[in-house]
Amino acid sequence: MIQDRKATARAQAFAARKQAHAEASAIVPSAISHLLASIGQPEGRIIAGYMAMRTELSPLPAMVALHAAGARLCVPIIEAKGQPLAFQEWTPESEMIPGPFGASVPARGAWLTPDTLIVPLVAFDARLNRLGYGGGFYDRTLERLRAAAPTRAIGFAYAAQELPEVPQEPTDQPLDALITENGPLAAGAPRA
Ligand SMILES: Nc1nc2c(c(=O)[nH]1)N(C=O)[C@@H](CNc1ccc(C(=O)N[C@@H](CCC(=O)O)C(=O)O)cc1)CN2
Ligand SMILES: Nc1ncnc2c1ncn2[C@@H]1O[C@H](COP(=O)(O)OP(=O)(O)OP(=O)(O)O)[C@@H](O)[C@H]1O
Repeated sequence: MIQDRKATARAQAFAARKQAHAEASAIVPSAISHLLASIGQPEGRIIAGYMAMRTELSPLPAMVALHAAGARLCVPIIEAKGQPLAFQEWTPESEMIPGPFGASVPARGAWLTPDTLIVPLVAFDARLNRLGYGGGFYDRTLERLRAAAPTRAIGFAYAAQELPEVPQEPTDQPLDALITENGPLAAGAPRA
């Protein structure tokens, strides 16, 4: 069934991400500059980043640059299983404490609604489908944000995390863009 196919896809992409992460020092600067180019003018925007966990590609240098350029930054907070994520304001000076799921979270900070999200993932495909850890958190979050206002979701990953096809179900929310160390994924490619 779909959950088994997702689990297989997840295991495959995890191994590839681990390998890429071990070789990351050459990859990260170009991934960060492509990410900043994709986000565009930061001033007045509310941008969700994330605190990298496990072997995720870290957007932290981009978050620091976006903050310096006038954006407000926030990071995801799990409020409960089966619920959308909340987002708490982050600055480079924020005191961080361990969160319940391995990523650190700000000790305090305003609750924000992002217009742009840098989205972590385990695997992606050429159709901008994403696979996360299986909580459905970003799917629920993007569904809610997109219902209320235009929201841009930018996946951020090592190129090695691409799979030929990520198994999809109706609740999966696609990305608007996917950035790797090689730049944006297939800009303008058909999504049918
Ligand atoms: N850096 C980062 N922060 C993030 C996310 C993320 O993907 N990356 N999230 C994006 O959602 C949320 C954290 N989500 C998570 C969801 C599940 C597991 C996890 O360890 N799951 C277990 C299986 C749990 C179960 O099904 O019982 C596992 O994978 O072993 C970790 C984080 C919020 N913060
Ligand atoms: N909007 C939603 N409403 C109800 N269930 C949902 C919704 N979005 C996702 N789900 C359910 O959540 C479960 C996990 O989803 P999925 O495996 O796609 O998570 P993921 O994308 O890997 O994780 P994440 O988004 O947390 O990184 C699935 O059973 C899915 O059907």
